[in-house]
Amino acid sequence: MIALYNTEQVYQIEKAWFAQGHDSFALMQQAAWQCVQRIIHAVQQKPQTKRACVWVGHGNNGGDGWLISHYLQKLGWQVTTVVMSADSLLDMDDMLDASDSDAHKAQRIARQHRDNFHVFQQEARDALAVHLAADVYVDALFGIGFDRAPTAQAAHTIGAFNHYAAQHQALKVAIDVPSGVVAQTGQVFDGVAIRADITLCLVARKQGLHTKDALDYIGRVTDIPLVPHSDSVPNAWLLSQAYPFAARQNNSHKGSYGHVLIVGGNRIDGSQGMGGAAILAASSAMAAGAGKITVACHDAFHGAVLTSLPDAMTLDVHDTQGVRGLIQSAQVVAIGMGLGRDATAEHLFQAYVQTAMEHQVALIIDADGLYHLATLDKKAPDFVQALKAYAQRHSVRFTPHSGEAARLLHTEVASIEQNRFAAIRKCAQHYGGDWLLKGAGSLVLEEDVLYVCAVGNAGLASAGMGDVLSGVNAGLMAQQDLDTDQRSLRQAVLLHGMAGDTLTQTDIPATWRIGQRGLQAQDMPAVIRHEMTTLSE
Ligand SMILES: NC(=O)C1=CN([C@@H]2O[C@H](COP(=O)(O)OP(=O)(O)OC[C@H]3O[C@@H](n4cnc5c(N)ncnc54)[C@H](OP(=O)(O)O)[C@@H]3O)[C@@H](O)[C@H]2O)[C@@H](O)CC1
Ligand SMILES: Nc1ncnc2c1ncn2[C@@H]1O[C@H](COP(=O)(O)OP(=O)(O)O)[C@@H](O)[C@H]1O
Ligand SMILES: [K+]
Repeated sequence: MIALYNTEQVYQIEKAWFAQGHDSFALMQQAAWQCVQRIIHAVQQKPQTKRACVWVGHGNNGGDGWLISHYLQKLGWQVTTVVMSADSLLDMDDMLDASDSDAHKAQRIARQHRDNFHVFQQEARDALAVHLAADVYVDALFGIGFDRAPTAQAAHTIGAFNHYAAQHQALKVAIDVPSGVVAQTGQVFDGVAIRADITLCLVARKQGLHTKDALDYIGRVTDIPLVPHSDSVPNAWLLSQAYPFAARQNNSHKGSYGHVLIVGGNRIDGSQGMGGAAILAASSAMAAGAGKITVACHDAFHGAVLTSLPDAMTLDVHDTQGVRGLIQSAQVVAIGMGLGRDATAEHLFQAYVQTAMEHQVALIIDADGLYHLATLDKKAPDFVQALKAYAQRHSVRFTPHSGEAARLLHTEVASIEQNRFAAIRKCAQHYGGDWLLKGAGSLVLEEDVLYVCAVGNAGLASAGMGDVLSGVNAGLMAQQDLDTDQRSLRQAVLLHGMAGDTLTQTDIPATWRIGQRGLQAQDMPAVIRHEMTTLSE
């Protein structure tokens, strides 16, 4: 698994390296030289490619850029350097000063040898355009220091980079981080960021590169580690490889693989209802290998459940005595998918979670279950505290998307989106248990370890996909013969994402191939089963 670091950790790694007596400017030179090697490697299919346009900012990322310009020129490339702001330009008549920053040293070296640069000005873009023909565009505007919405000047420069790179069909190489992407969180403001083909990530892999907006900007990420840091504890891990499943024991029966109770699929006040949510969860739990499934849903949907999933048993979700009785014999209760948000549903939620706790049954709380949990956090804090205490000793998984997480933390969605890494930690601190914060580059917090999911795609952005994931979670958790990793939340997230990827890849058997547009939750269970088989081979 690739280790992911937050910005402070990256600065700490660098600091520790300098504290051992290593020179910071030497590190910048190393960084730039290795970036140049990767750029040359990237264009080796087209040996005539020798024109670069390097865009530099005023921090150390810009320093990398000045040195990249210099080294490429020394190697015989034709290089134009575009400076974001005249403010960062040095007076070259001044002598080299011992207190010069690394970025200034870099600029001096580049300009001493060949003063071929242009200052970007929004109003004079057309005049600049004639100098910008190049095969490779290098983005050294901002690195990990970029931490807020861009200034107008930064936004214009980023926009111009993307515009001219597209016009010249240039390869776009981002140094460290595509400028405009906040390395800490993956956030991009109003779509203003460099759309890189390649990101050359310096020192350590930044956690924000693999989640949220960043996914549309990073292109292919290559690490340039520069500094040994295997002893520093990362903030998160990049999840991409699921655990293989062991074969079942011959001498086993359905009871060996657990009984899952799906509680959801309700219908309120004669509305059309949400029976599909429970059906999707149930069929996914079955596909993930659960031994037995019961669906506690509104009785109006029992016919539909049995038609689409004859393997399942049904029960009226409003039959509290019946459902509570079943909870006692189940291994896992997944509650909330289409449960509804009215007062009755809230009462059912609290009663069933309470029963699960009394009988030490594993829990998955999703969708409307999370809605009620947020309400109860204010209304019945003792219940929420009891759940938190229960989650310390038993398996409880909470699986919100950003909207649900915002409600649980009594805040706005925008504040979750600003820093999903912080949000998932806050959720776990407040409610206990293991957490999944869904969305592009989903975050998983399991046993206090943070993961970023590298599989899955925008095809999963359709109704019912979360219900499928709850089903997979329940199915895995129910199987007592599996080990902890095989039953884990991250395994469920991986299987779900891998199935989405398989369905949308072009190099797979036509039987499975669908495409991102039009991918449906009901397409998933069969492919989840296929992924599990493939993993086991
Ligand atoms: N020796 C080393 O340490 C090594 C470092 N290395 C390289 O250094 C990079 C980190 O450098 P860095 O810390 O100087 O930050 P960087 O990203 O260049 O820019 C910061 C500037 O941008 C500004 N700014 C921020 N947000 C903004 C916004 N929204 N809109 C507009 N402006 C904004 C910010 O302003 P301020 O916050 O100061 O007001 C500041 O002036 C790292 O990614 C790697 O490439 C490598 O060479 C390896 C060795
Ligand atoms: N753009 C995306 N890239 C990767 N995964 C996604 C994307 N959009 C949604 N997903 C995944 O699809 C699932 C959707 O779940 P959810 O929002 O709960 O849907 P629903 O409530 O309709 O069932 C989550 O696992 C989420 O991470
Ligand atoms: K950059």
